[in-house]
Amino acid sequence: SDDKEWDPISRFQNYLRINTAHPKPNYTAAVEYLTSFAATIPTLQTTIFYLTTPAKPLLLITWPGSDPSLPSILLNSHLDSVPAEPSKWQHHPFAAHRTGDGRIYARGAQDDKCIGMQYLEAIRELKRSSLDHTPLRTVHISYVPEEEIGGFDGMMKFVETREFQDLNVGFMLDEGQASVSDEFRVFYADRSPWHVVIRARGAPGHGSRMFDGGAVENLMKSVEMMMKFRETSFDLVKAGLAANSEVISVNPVFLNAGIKSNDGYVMNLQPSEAEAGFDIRLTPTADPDLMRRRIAEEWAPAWRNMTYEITEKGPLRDFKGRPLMTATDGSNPWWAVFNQAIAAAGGKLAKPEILASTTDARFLRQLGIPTLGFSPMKNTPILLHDHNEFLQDSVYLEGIKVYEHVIRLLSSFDETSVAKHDE
Ligand code: MET
Ligand SMILES: [Zn+2]
Ligand SMILES: [Zn+2]
Repeated sequence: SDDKEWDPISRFQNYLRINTAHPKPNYTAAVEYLTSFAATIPTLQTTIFYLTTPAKPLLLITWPGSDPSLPSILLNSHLDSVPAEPSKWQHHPFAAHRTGDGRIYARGAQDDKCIGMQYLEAIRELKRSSLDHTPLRTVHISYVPEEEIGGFDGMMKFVETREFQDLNVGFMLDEGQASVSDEFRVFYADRSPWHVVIRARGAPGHGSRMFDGGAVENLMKSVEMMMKFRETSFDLVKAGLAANSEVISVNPVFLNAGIKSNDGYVMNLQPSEAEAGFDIRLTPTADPDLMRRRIAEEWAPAWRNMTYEITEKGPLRDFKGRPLMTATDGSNPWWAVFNQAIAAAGGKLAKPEILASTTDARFLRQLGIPTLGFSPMKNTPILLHDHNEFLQDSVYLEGIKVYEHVIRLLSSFDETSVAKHDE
């Protein structure tokens, strides 16, 4: 009927127009939209899980394989996105406006509604093409809520369910990040976030008085040390000795002090409390105990009248105590298959990296399931969580082609026969 429904770009734009930004993500509309698109593709099955409340659904779409006894493939994306400030965008973040030169502007265009739709478009193409691919392994696509706020009511809970275990996932693909070069990027690990708030108390007093141990002074001493630590990390990056994602990052996100009255801060009163919040990202091999000691002893010492709160957003080690990293060598047969698929798609792959940010992949790596982060966006500026996030239409369409190869090869991978050939 409506021609627009049959155009992958329009379908992508319509998904982007569903506002799933925090703090009020409309998950229900997104799940309805994806479910109705999946229903147009023969043999796809959909299941909705309510892990916490009806307002936070998790959608699973399944393409059954011919040998259900083999471990399955899971393609993951999250439904939610971070907030956007419309007044600071050139185009409204939920209008999904496409410019004359093909840029599609929207919150979620890169992170990560692109891959969520591309998975489905690729499967649709695989089923339409003359090859009429039938997967050997079952392919699952998961659309999870709450990733941007830690995944606790999303993927973290899902992997704990019986239903997840029954999926028998052998390999997962999750989101990656855009590449500014001609090579696709792939990620074998994430950094892990800690949200750290430090609070200082101190003697209050008249704004005119100089004295030791005021709350803001106490806080600033800590902030200086933390910024010094940040500089040490960043200097390594600037000197080209480490990638951004290979060092521990410490970034201030809020500072709070002062007593307010009706017309602003009371200026002649030094406050008795002050606080600061930091986004800290630990590399997969960082020592968390060392970090905890540093915070307790140097950055928020009780003797300087300070307290702190560390919110660890997820695991740092798997159940065998190992860092959460997926092998990118011969020990991981999926790595070779993934490489073959990128080559078959005519793509080049950059050296595998640690992701600077964090994804739900950590919950699968914690279970020992090999997981790669991958979003097929090359020659694209990295705009996740930024104003004016956009994706070029041609890049989006090429990504569908890439996933056709990736899904075809992963789902037909017959590990036992490969092992036999190797003997
Ligand atoms: C707070 S868990 C991580 C959420 C988000 N993906 C980030 O990297 O910031
Ligand atoms: Zn994301
Ligand atoms: Zn994000």
